[in-house]
Amino acid sequence: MVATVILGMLCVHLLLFSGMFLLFSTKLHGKKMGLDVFAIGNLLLGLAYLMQLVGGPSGWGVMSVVNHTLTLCAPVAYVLGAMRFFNRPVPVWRPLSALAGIYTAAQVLVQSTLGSEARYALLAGCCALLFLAMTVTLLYGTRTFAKDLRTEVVVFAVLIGGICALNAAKFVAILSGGLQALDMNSRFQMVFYIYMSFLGTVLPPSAVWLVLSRLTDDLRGMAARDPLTGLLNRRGLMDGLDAYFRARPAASAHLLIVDIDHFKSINDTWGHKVGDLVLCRVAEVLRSTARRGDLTCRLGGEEFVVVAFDTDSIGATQLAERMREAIEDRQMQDSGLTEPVRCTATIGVSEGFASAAAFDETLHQADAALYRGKMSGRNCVEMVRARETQPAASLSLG
Ligand SMILES: Nc1nc2c(ncn2[C@@H]2O[C@H](COP(=O)(O)OP(=O)(O)OP(=O)(O)O)[C@@H](O)[C@H]2O)c(=O)[nH]1
Repeated sequence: MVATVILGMLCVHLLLFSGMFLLFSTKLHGKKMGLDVFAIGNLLLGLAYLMQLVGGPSGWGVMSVVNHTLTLCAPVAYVLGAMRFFNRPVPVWRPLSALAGIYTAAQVLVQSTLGSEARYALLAGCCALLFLAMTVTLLYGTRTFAKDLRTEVVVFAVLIGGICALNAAKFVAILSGGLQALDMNSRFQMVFYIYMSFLGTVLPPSAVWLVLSRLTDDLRGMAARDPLTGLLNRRGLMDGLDAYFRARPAASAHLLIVDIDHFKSINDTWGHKVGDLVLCRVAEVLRSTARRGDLTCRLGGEEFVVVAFDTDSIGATQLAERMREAIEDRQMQDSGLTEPVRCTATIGVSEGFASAAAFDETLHQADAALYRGKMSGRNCVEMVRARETQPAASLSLG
């Protein structure tokens, strides 16, 4: 009786969470993070346990065969959902249907040659191996594809390792004690269903939590980046500066303001699509020329900012010169273009600054140097001059 109640509650949990996963996934347009596939896994397992509940004692029959097939397909659906969560775009229905077909045929074969015990042992053995593979993969993932979720993935691995151990024990119990081992009220089945019920309660909310934390990370990343070029936007740049100077209060940095020359005429001549391509290529040049750890940002329009750390004025000017040359040398080719497009840029370089709070003043200085570069013919690097480092008010008085 107790086992029946536990199994009933487990069914309700699995089916309710299946519906919830499905509802969540319909709200996540495009990137569903595997939630729709987790819904399928929960549905398959919920249905399998429901069949067990209404099907009565273990034995041979269509219901039992379907039950075993669903029981094996459910964890495979979870694996496919997890792969989608980790950005592997795997198919779902084809592998699941193939597995269902193959496993149903295998059951008929085993039943007709070795009998019911062997068929039940086959399910327990296959589940044990599958969960073992999942546990090992998750542990491997803590050092590779799931580095950012190490603690969560270790907890998942331990919990799944528990199901692996229980299925291995069930396999041994069936081989040594026959089908009596599967009696609903036996001590072993009680432990098995209590553990499954515990997992059915703990794992689905944990999966929702993982998806939500990924979503908030993604949203934070999107809020900090320019969607066209993938460079930081002004907000991302300020966050980066804050983090850098908080970690190294004694450090200083130089700011380069990079402005594409005659960008309006590129747009007018080639169209906005080519204009956007030029912005992306210039962004690539800045990203690849800057050092790892430097900040590259699109401030807006055709204006970019690079913040170079661990350097002096000479180093910052040399970096600006390398960027200017690389932009000038870069040919922008596109399928719709009859000839490659080229562009140049003018760069203003600030003096050193030592806090995020000094950003606006430093940008103002570098802008003054940039303006001088534009006035003197463009396609050049200009370092800020002493007069331009005066606060804006005294500059206008002078
Ligand atoms: N394609 C494209 N154009 C943009 C974008 N943002 C701003 N622009 C265009 O960039 C041009 C900037 O023109 P200006 O500010 O006159 O500068 P410029 O033509 O580069 O002239 P100088 O800076 O003096 O060399 C404008 O025509 C804007 O419409 C964008 O995201 N994509």
